[in-house]
Amino acid sequence: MIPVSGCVLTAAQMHDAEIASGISLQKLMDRAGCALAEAVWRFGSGRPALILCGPGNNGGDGYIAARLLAAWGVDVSIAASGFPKTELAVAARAAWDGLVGNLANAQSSPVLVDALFGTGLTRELPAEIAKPLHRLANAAEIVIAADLPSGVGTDDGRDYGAARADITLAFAAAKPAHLLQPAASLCGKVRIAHIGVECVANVSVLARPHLAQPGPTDHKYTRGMVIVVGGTMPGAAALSATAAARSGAGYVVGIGVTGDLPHAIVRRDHDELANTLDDPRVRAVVIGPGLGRSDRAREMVDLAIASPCPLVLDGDALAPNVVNDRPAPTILTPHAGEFTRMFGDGDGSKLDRTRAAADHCGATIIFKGADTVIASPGGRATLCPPASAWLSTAGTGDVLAGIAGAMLARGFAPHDAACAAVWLHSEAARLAGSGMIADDLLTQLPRCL
Ligand SMILES: NC(=O)C1=CN([C@@H]2O[C@H](COP(=O)(O)OP(=O)(O)OC[C@H]3O[C@@H](n4cnc5c(N)ncnc54)[C@H](OP(=O)(O)O)[C@@H]3O)[C@@H](O)[C@H]2O)[C@@H](O)CC1
Ligand SMILES: [K+]
Repeated sequence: MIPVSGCVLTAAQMHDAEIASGISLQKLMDRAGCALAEAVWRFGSGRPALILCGPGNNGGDGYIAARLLAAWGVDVSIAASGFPKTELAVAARAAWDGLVGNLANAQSSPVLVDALFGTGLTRELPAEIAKPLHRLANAAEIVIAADLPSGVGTDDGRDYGAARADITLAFAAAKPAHLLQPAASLCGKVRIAHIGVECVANVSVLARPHLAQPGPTDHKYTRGMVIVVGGTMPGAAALSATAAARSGAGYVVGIGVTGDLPHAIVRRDHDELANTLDDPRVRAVVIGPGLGRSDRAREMVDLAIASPCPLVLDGDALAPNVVNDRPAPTILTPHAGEFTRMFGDGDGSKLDRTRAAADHCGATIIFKGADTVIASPGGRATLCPPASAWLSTAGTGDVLAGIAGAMLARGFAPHDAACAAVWLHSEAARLAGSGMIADDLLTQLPRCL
């Protein structure tokens, strides 16, 4: 059992991977049931457990876990929503020699195991299931979900009436629902149980980046020169510039950035932007934080886009059709409002929308939020486990843009740069703790490198 990591598979991809594994479904269900029993043993600390079993293979996992837990001496009972409908679940229920109660009048227990529905859920939970599920979950001390909390959309993270779990044990691989809101919040802590199915996908969970330390031959330019362009709100660009410097850029130039800045950051005027962009040593440009929407601001955005420099576009620089297959590495960092302004409401999940937008504009997109999604043209995407909720404060987006600039400047490809930036940002927030403000991220960033 490991923290959420690795590939992210849709329900259909998971099904294909099960078949491709060449391992019998019976064996896979035995392994899933065993992993579930171990989780209940570990997190439930031997307290009495009630296992809710549904009609499909998710329910089958529940019956198998119940049999093992009973053999290990746990006081375990089962309540089912109906008879099993799959061959495997029928066999798993037949192997359970205890009683099977009715979900509607099940008695609560300190440990509740939710094995009603997993990847096979297709619609809203009916009231006759949702009502007892919520009643029993509210009365339990701990709720452990098998694969997914019953009542979330596996692929889009929609809430179809699920009860909140404290622990969700995902079998074989994470699914989008473990990382997309609102489902992610209903999962509690997500753990993966590897059951021997090899998973390959172009969507994965954000991982700690490999950030090499500077070597003996490095100097300020090899470590990366970043330009940050300021505007009407100088504090925002100051946060970006300082974040770029604190996340390892060798040389940071603030163009039109005024106010409190570390002495290490070089200041130049706005009218030096064009000349500076011609400097072949520039490895990344960050424009947008606190820029404003004046004509002059727009001209500067156009200059930056027309340059051959790797580019991070944030805040005021984000507009519909602002970039279109720009040849140099490009990262856009919209929050939900900016994303909708740029790409419309769109259909599908946040993952689908971000991937479509990345394909549309030919750039890497960090679609920020409580379930940040990073996507690049061609379908590669990364889903991010929830970061500190204290990040929802002014200026944190400016810091992220600056870190992304530093990651491009150190030579990462755009998708890797975006992932590294989001990871550093969330790690700095974790270290900054409760009540943090954007400036605190700057203090913590060096500890994350
Ligand atoms: N990953 C792996 O390698 C392995 C995965 N395994 C496990 O298999 C699980 C997937 O199993 P699954 O495909 O049988 O689907 P599952 O979620 O049990 O439910 C389907 C049933 O629910 C019904 N139904 C759907 N929605 C409903 C609703 N709202 N309200 C009421 N009913 C609803 C649906 O009925 P229908 O839509 O056909 O009317 C059907 O009868 C997976 O999550 C994991 O736990 C392991 O066992 C083996 C290795
Ligand atoms: K479940």
